[in-house]
Amino acid sequence: VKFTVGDYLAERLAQVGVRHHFVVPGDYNLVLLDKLQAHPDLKEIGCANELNCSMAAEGYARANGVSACVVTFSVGAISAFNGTGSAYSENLPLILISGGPNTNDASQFNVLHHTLGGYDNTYQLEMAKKVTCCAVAVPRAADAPRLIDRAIRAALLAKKPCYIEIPTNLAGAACVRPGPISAVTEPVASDKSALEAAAKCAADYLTGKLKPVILVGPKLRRAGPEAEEALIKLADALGCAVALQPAAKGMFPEDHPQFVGIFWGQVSTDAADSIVHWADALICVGTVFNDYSTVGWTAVPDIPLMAAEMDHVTYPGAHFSRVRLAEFLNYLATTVTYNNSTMVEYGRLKPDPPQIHSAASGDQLTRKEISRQLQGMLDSKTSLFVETGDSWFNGIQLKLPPGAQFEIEMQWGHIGWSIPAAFGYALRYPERRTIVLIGDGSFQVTAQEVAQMVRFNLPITIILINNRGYTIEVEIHDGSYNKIKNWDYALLVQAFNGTDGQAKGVRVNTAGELEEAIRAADSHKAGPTLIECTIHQDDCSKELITWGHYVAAANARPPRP
Ligand SMILES: C/C(NCc1cnc(C)nc1N)=C(/S)[C@H](O)COP(=O)(O)OP(=O)(O)O
Ligand SMILES: [Mg+2]
Repeated sequence: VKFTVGDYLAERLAQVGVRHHFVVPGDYNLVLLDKLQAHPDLKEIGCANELNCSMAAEGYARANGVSACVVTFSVGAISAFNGTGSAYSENLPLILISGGPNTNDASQFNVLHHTLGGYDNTYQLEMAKKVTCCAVAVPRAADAPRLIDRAIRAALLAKKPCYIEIPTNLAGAACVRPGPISAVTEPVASDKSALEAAAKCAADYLTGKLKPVILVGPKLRRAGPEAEEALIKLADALGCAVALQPAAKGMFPEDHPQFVGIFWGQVSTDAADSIVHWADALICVGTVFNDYSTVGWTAVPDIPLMAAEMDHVTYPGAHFSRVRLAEFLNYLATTVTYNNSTMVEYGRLKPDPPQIHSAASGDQLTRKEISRQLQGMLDSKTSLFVETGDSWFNGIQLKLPPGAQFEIEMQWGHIGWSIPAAFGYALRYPERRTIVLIGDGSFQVTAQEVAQMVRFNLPITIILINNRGYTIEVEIHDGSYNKIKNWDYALLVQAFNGTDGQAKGVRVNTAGELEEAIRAADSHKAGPTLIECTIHQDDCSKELITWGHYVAAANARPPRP
């Protein structure tokens, strides 16, 4: 049997660890889909549309480390660019693959369907270059091995998406078999002298400092599980307080004695805000200081920082390239001097845990009561997805038990991300209990993918907070545009069952009804459960109101003269 370009791509995807590839078919990619489907290690996962397909691949990459999304030219890929943008901003190697025009058409000036209707169909590759770390279009079968290997390697090393365009008449064209996969996957080790110099610089940075704190950001996890383990080693060696940025929640154990809370300016948790502002040395690990994580630039640390990134380390007045994060943190753990002064201070500052009262069974449901009951659902097997909206603030306030996972998309912040992303994630981790906390507005963007949860019998629990509109936007800047048409969400998911599905949908208005619905969801394993929680439209977290005020102020800064 002829070995083809499509077979080459399938083999490479399987060799780098892809086991499910997310697809929407189109006549530019059908032969390619046949080749991928034929690979024994790849399972084809159809999605309802290319936005959801790319977001499902984004969520899969969070669990699997790498993912593949296969779409048709132009009408498919341009929607998939959105989930690809999410993967870019969230540092995930999503491999975006698009079918493309027949290689004879360009020179014959043929106008093709699905395109903009001109003769130049290179626009998609040009667009892809902007949302990936490497974008290639295969011109001839002979070029396929070089270009496919280059794009996949670039994505794996940079933890960014890549783009591979396969013309519709090349997917089935004869191609050589791939060489050793190590040529694609071999990581780049730290430069030894840069590593030692960076560690020496750390010692200088910490010398004379009385109150060091470690601040963890979302890029820690993207540097691999070995980086998360190395961070714990460094924390244990230093003995100092460890605070997390909101998008890093779950990347350091919250039951660790040195965990002091989520540092998020005025909406921080525990004693994180006061400890970070009390510090005289800040070891930033994979941090992202954007307008949302700094509460509209009101929570930017005001001391010189040491910043350890995925492949470089910076200090006031120094920069060291090619220093890999895990190796750096492990090395530092062997050289730092123990200094737990910030933990002594934390002992003084630690606030009493908030008194959370359970509502009476018949009480109208409130955001607080939902959070209290959601807290009770979390355990070592839980993976909680929190969607853009007040769900961010409700999720951040929860305590993660050991082993519980937390997923958030705070850099890209695309409402609706959590439904397809949780679907992709749960395919990779069927043994975990995936829960989604999402608002009504977000749910309306990508609701179709609940049907895939039904199709693959995934017992995902969706807690939908129906507060009748775009409340986060109301708090930032209100207007008629923040109102939306209400749906019967509980009924909708039952419509996804068709004749053979096992989705359950229920609307709850009181604390007692929510308890009942959660109990039922706990034992419903044959498919997803959506629990629509109706709360008052002004029932939002005080943190959202504070945060929204400062973000609105940041948006409103007048143009520089
Ligand atoms: C419209 C928008 N953001 C703007 C926006 C618009 N379009 C996309 C794709 N992503 C976005 N974040 C946001 S956060 C809504 O308040 C979400 O509403 P909902 O899901 O209902 O949550 P809350 O009620 O808690 O706010
Ligand atoms: Mg809402």
